[in-house]
Amino acid sequence: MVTKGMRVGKYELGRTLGEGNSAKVKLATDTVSGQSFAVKIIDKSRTSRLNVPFQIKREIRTLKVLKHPNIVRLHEVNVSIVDGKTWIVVIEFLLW
Ligand SMILES: Nc1ncnc2c1ncn2[C@@H]1O[C@H](COP(=O)(O)OP(=O)(O)OP(=O)(O)O)[C@@H](O)[C@H]1O
Repeated sequence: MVTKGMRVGKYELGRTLGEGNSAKVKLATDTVSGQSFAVKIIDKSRTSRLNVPFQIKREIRTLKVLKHPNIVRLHEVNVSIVDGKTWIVVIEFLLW
């Protein structure tokens, strides 16, 4: 389970920013640079039912090519980190 205050690699997880069908999005601080990011946490057990791996790959592919001030930038993709059933995708944190 992913909880507040938990360290995932160089990221320290903070509060939950939002939740979608396939992912929970948490605020995270890069403990090396001090920068804030949104970290998308994907539960593998929720993904197999919905063919989400395909959707995630498509989202990553799309975010990699899109560069626009109104679209969040993909910062890093980091998979299979927590307890073998959670995937993590780190995307640039957007304030709104
Ligand atoms: N970069 C971000 N910065 C701040 N909050 C974000 C960011 N990305 C997502 N969120 C929050 O998390 C919520 C869920 O994100 P998102 O809709 O991308 O999840 P998802 O599960 O991948 O989507 P879907 O429901 O379409 O499958 C958003 O509605 C928003 O509140």
